[in-house]
Amino acid sequence: MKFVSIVMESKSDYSVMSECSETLKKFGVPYELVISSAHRSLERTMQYVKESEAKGAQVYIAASGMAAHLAGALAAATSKPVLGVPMESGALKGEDALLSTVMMTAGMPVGTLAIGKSGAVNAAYLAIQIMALQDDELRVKLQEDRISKAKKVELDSSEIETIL
Ligand SMILES: Nc1c(C(=O)O)ncn1[C@@H]1O[C@H](COP(=O)(O)O)[C@@H](O)[C@H]1O
Repeated sequence: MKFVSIVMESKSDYSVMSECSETLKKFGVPYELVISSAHRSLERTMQYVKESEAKGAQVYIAASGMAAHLAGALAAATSKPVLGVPMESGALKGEDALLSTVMMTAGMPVGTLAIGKSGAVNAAYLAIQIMALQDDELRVKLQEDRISKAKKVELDSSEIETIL
C-alpha cells in the first residue's frame, strides 16, 4: 500500500505534528507516524527507512528541532522525496532547525517547510500533492479544498465588508 511516512525526532514534537497527520487523515491519505532520531537512534532510523520503503512509503516528512539532522539523514537513505518541518524548540525557537534542515548540499534535497504548525500542515499538503500525481480522486479532493478555501474568504468578507 502507498503511504506517507512521518518521522519525528521526539514525542515532544507530536503536538505540532498531529496537525500534519490530521490533514492527511482529512484527505484519506494513509500514513504511518513513528519516533526515530538522527543522533539518538541512527541505526533504528536507517532500518526504518529500508522497511518503510519496502512497505510502500512514497514521501517522508521529518520533524525535528534544534540541531535538526533527521530530514538530511532520511534524504541520505532514500531517493523518495523528503520534506522537513523545523520544530520550534530550544533557545533559538526553531531558527536553528530551519537552517539545519534547509541548507542541504546540492543534489541531496530536503523540501523545507515553515517552522511549526503551518509547516506541519503544509508538509501534509505537499505530500498529498505528490501522491495526487498518480491519483485522480485525490486531485479532485485538492481542487475541492481550494474552492472551499476561496468560498470562505468571500464569506468572511461578506460578513464585514463596507465597500462604498
Ligand atoms: N534534534 C533532536 C534529536 C537528535 O538530533 O537526535 N533528538 C531530538 N531532537 C529534537 O530536540 C527537540 C527536543 O527534544 P526532547 O523533547 O526529546 O528533548 C525536539 O524538537 C526534537 O525534534
